[in-house]
Amino acid sequence: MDHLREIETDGISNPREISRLAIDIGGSLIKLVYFSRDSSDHEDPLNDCVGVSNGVNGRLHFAKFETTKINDCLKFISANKLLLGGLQNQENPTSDKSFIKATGGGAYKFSDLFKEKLGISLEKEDEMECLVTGANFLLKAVNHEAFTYLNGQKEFVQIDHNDLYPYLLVNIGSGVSMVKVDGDGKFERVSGTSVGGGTFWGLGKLLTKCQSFDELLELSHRGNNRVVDMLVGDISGGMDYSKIGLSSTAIASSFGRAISNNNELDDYKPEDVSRSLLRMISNNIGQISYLNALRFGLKRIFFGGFFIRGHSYTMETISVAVHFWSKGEAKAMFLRHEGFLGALGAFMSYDRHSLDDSMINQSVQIPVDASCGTDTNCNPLERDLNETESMQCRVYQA
Ligand SMILES: Nc1ncnc2c1ncn2[C@@H]1O[C@H](COP(=O)(O)OP(=O)(O)OP(=O)(O)O)[C@@H](O)[C@H]1O
Ligand SMILES: CC(C)(CO)[C@@H](O)C(=O)NCCC(=O)O
Repeated sequence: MDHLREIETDGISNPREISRLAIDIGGSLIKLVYFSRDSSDHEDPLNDCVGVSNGVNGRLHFAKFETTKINDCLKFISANKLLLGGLQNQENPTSDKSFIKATGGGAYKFSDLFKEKLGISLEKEDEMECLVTGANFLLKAVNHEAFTYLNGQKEFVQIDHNDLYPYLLVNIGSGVSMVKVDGDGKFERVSGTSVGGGTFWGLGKLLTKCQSFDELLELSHRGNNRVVDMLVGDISGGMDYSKIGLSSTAIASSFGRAISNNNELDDYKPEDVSRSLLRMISNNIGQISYLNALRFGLKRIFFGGFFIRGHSYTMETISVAVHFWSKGEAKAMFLRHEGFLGALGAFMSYDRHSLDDSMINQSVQIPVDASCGTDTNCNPLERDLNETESMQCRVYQA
């Protein structure tokens, strides 16, 4: 299905209203962040030229595509005229139009394709730096960005700007990067693991024959991992291993039950397999994150990346792992714009400090819908927050 044929344009039909597109091309997903100027701003002659001290009001929009469908992304950029008009044109009509800020490995891999299809160069920005810039920006500028998730309860965390650093940023994309963040632009990638979102999606696809990531996640809701996982109690005949801190219901061996009989894959329900896989990967990431936090004495771990997808079981598993291993000392926190850290960082690299932190406030609106398009079964209000949101902001140009 060409799901981009009739994309809603959210009223953004005038190219003058769009400017500043940045892109993060990852192993699994492409993320776009772009700014659209409020139409009311046009009537204000003071705001009609860029560079005025009070900047330009507008909204930041978020969209994503599967990397394997990069042509849809190119069509989306072209159909919505994301490369035209707005701030860049007025300030510097020739040069700004010919490049966009880009990060992620795909910024290198697909550079020629963007040049060939859109006539545009990708100006590469460092991937880890973009992740950190995006995370710092969100944590400082956006209310209700970070939250904890334990026992089915989401609790927003008030971030004290003066007490944000140091923290561990764990970005769960296709693979996982763990970055110790000490300040704006001060960071070190301290660890990573190849067992990440790509592993869940790839292995899950092979094991369950699911056709989409959402289908695999949906399956996990209904599954029971105990059918597949070997519990401590399975080994010990129901006894706790209390001396070493393991209850009888703790997982002793993920997927370990599959060895105990002659079952084939077809004998297991895809939902049980999906749940076990999701738990195994989330738990493992939670544990490695905790160990790295311990290495550097960090108490706060922020998790980003699109693997999370605001999914309760994923967040609960990661939180429990961090809580369990740190004996309650370290805290797992999640971000509402989890998957857009890198793209936001690239966006901000046009002109550092171009977004006024204090001016950000959020209001939900029906989005420019990149992921649903003409799919009439798709209710935008049921999708996760980061796809149904754009945020009010003010952009400054140096
Ligand atoms: N609609 C989707 N299609 C495919 N994967 C999805 C989808 N939604 C969430 N995911 C999950 O998100 C992961 C990708 O997350 P993200 O976009 O943050 O990383 P990436 O930039 O593609 O990866 P990397 O940084 O490692 O190159 C996928 O591997 C998968 O687990
Ligand atoms: C290779 C990147 C950085 C690309 O985003 C990411 O997929 C990753 O961090 N992978 C984990 C690699 C490792 O540290 O083992």
